Amino acid sequence: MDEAPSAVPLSFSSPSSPEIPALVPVALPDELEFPEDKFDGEEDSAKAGPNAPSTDKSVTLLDNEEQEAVGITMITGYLGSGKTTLVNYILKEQHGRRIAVILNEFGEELGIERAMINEGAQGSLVEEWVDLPNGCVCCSVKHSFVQAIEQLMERRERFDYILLETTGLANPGPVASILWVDDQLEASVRLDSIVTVVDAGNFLRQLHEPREAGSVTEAYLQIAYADVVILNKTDLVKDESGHSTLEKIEREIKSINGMVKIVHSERCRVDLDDVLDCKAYGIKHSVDLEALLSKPVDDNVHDSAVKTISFKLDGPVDLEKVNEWLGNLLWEPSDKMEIYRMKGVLDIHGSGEMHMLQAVRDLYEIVPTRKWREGDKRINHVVLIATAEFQLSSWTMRQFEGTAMEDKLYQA
Ligand SMILES: Nc1nc2c(ncn2[C@@H]2O[C@H](COP(=O)(O)OP(=O)(O)OP(=O)(O)O)[C@@H](O)[C@H]2O)c(=O)[nH]1
Repeated sequence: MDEAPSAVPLSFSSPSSPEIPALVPVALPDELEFPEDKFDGEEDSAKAGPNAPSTDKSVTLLDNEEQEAVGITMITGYLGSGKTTLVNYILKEQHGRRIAVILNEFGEELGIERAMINEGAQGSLVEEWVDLPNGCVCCSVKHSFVQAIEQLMERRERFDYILLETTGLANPGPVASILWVDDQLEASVRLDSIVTVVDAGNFLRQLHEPREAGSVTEAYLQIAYADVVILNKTDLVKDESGHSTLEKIEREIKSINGMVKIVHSERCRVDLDDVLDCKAYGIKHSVDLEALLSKPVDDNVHDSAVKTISFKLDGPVDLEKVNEWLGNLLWEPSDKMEIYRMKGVLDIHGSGEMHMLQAVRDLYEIVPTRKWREGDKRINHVVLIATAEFQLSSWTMRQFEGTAMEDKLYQA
């Protein structure tokens, strides 16, 4: 039986992505040397970037990067939900970090594209840098957050962490996928997590605002991409019906994004561990992922433009077939069907290690996490967040079944 490689290639981008230019694999400098012992031991972990070459070296390089890269928390949320309140709160709290804040007006996808493709690295679009008294720095950006981050990185020695506040009408998807994989940025920054602030008093109305048939509003997208939702302004729903309003909001959020963590707040006063250094995209997150996957996800959603689906498949799967399946699923979606986020664990045929799958839009990675232990139930379990048109019974699910080495049925 062939051994599967210990680090699988891991990520691909659709060559025909309409919004993100095709990405080139990250080159690995030959002269870099890495300690051998990095590869020993069960607890070894690595953040294989989406374009990482599939060599052991790359695993260590990226592991190094994870230690050195500056974490970015992206803050999204509908207009007036409390994003600035959250930023101000974080800046004032004692967290021992020097934080750089990027406030932006680049939310529109068009703005991002224009900045990346036509304007390149020319000219500064950063409006103004403000040095805050506590050592933090702050800037506001018109279009290109890539340039803003690059300029910010020139001041690298002055901060440890970046907060990126997006506009209330922004779809976080394009920015998230660029931060996750962009080869210019990958070496120095890493997307830590996406935090979405929700106004408890207005969320249900905002979510159900009329939309064009088949379209998905930003209110949905901001929940779909979130790793953490701050359910803010709970003081506004403190009347008799308030409790049930909060429960209803939580149910709606969970039905859209069954993987998200929800925390309640007034004036965004949250535990900072929920918003800084969460490593939601890192390999270490696999522990949380295992816990998450052990919980059932409620697929039973009515009248939601976006929903979470979970499915399982017994027995080892073939890595090549999984890649093929993901390619079909993420790069050739039907008109109506779109997948925003995907997480899962895989039992790859020929490998003694549990693998973690992550996807953001049309990009994905599969990385080994830890050795399977005795007593582990070796299973493939995938959770995805997609437009409501995505059906478990569709051909894509049958294809997923086809990735199994033996003919096994998935269990919903
Ligand atoms: N009652 C109440 N008001 C809040 C709370 N959090 C924030 N606010 C108020 O809500 C208003 C909007 O808050 P911001 O932090 O500016 O919201 P934002 O999301 O940055 O707004 P935009 O930038 O316009 O999208 C401000 O007047 C805040 O003081 C809260 O928990 N309760």
